[in-house]
Amino acid sequence: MGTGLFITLEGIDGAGKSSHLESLEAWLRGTGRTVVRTREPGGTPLAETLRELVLQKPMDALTESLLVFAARRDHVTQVIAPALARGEIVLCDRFTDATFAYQGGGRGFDLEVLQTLERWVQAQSQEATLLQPDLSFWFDLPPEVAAQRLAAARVPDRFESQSAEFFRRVAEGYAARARGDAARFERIDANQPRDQVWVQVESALRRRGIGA
Ligand SMILES: Nc1ncnc2c1ncn2[C@@H]1O[C@H](COP(=O)(O)OP(=O)(O)OP(=O)(O)O)[C@@H](O)[C@H]1O
Ligand SMILES: Cc1cn([C@H]2C[C@H](O)[C@@H](COP(=O)(O)O)O2)c(=O)[nH]c1=O
Repeated sequence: MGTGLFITLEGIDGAGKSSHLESLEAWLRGTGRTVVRTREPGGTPLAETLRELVLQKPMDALTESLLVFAARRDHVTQVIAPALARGEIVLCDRFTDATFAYQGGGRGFDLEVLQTLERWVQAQSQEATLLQPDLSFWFDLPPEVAAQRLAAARVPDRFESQSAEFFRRVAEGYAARARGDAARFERIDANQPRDQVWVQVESALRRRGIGA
């Protein structure tokens, strides 16, 4: 792998990730780096097709997990790894933390199976290491506030229409991932006005020497 930088945005539905993606992309481009902005599930034609299925069709938790990891495999091999090898910044709306939070936390699916799939999909050739983000922003917002924001915003998909209890489990899934890899995560208090949320994102970037 080259000297690229892999940045992900995570959080429950409605936490405000997408609202900050554009500013974040522009800020990173302003540092003179090439930025590949992408998302999961998705990011390639095949993965976008799988995304439609995952977001719209009823299925059990194992099927859901296999589909998001299948989409991820295509995304990693076609887009993420090549961009990082070219030394670019990959800015991705969700990655594997979302699988542990939604399928593991929300659906209650077996975390050991998810870890196995993670190893299969993110193993880097001839290396023992797994491809992981360098930096993950976790937009942390109480589920009831996220639900209010979403109710005013759009027609819900399969995940967005889940119960408050489901999103509490997803949020706990994110908290567990953040505890397990504290150096990678930046927790953002998303229960703030947009400009205050952005201030937290920008100061985390500067603190980590990105764009300094
Ligand atoms: N800080 C904020 N204060 C109030 N409303 C906000 C804030 N940030 C975003 N919103 C609004 O909340 C809604 C959800 O935001 P957004 O789509 O960015 O969330 P998201 O995390 O990307 O959700 P999803 O993962 O479901 O796509 C939008 O209507 C957006 O305008
Ligand atoms: C990567 C990933 C995503 N999900 C869920 C989380 C969201 O509800 C949707 C994606 O929608 P967004 O508006 O683009 O955030 O998919 C999931 O359940 N598992 C995953 O691995």
